[in-house]
Amino acid sequence: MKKLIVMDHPLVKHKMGYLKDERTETKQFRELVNEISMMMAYEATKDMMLKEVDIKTPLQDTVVQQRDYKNPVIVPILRAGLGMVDGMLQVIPTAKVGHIGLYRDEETLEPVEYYCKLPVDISERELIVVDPMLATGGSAKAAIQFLKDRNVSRIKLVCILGCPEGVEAIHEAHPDVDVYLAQMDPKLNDHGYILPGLGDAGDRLFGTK
Ligand SMILES: O=P(O)(O)OC[C@H]1O[C@H](OP(=O)(O)OP(=O)(O)O)[C@H](O)[C@@H]1O
Ligand SMILES: O=c1cc[nH]c(=O)[nH]1
Ligand SMILES: [Mg+2]
Repeated sequence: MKKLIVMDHPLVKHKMGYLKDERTETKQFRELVNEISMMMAYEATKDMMLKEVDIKTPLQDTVVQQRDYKNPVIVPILRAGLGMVDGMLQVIPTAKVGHIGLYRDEETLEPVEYYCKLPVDISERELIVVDPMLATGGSAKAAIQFLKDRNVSRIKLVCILGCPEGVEAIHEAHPDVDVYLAQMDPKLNDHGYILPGLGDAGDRLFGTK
């Protein structure tokens, strides 16, 4: 319960340095988000359940291990979460993808929902919610509640950059959800932006500012 995993890999730290640098342009920013997401998918699937299966190699019978449950579902929180989907799919290519559209109201910082499309049998699968930023935690908290209201019980949250306030908000509201971060920054500013941070992840991914 209340699990936080912050990645401790030199390649992730190296890539985070470039991701945060204001000189990094859209193309490279996207590539970095993709690469970091691949590494996070590897970390977030380490506890995946396996079952033993009998097969024949060209030489003899043997027992191999295969995944025990239905394919997981990757759930990006639009827009910025979209940037993490391809990297996750490179590691879990058979995963399904469900979308939740939320944006953070700039005045109130409260999440506003505008889109949702999920696999029909979502309650039978493990869900990996992805969003590059965990700031106040309001967006991820709302997305997770939205999924729990649809009878989903196995949820992980995978964000690239987080801060203590965001982690605390998720741990308090959803203690059963393991939180994975590539990196933790020290704090939020008065406008709910992570410091030092990387700015607005959606704008940097899509070149909208
Ligand atoms: O933890 P919070 O305080 O809720 O902030 C984090 C949210 O803010 C960003 O999305 P944004 O609202 O900018 O929407 P966008 O992805 O469309 O840019 C980010 O991608 C998260 O979803
Ligand atoms: O620092 C932040 C906080 C919320 N959303 C972002 O994109 N960046
Ligand atoms: Mg944004």
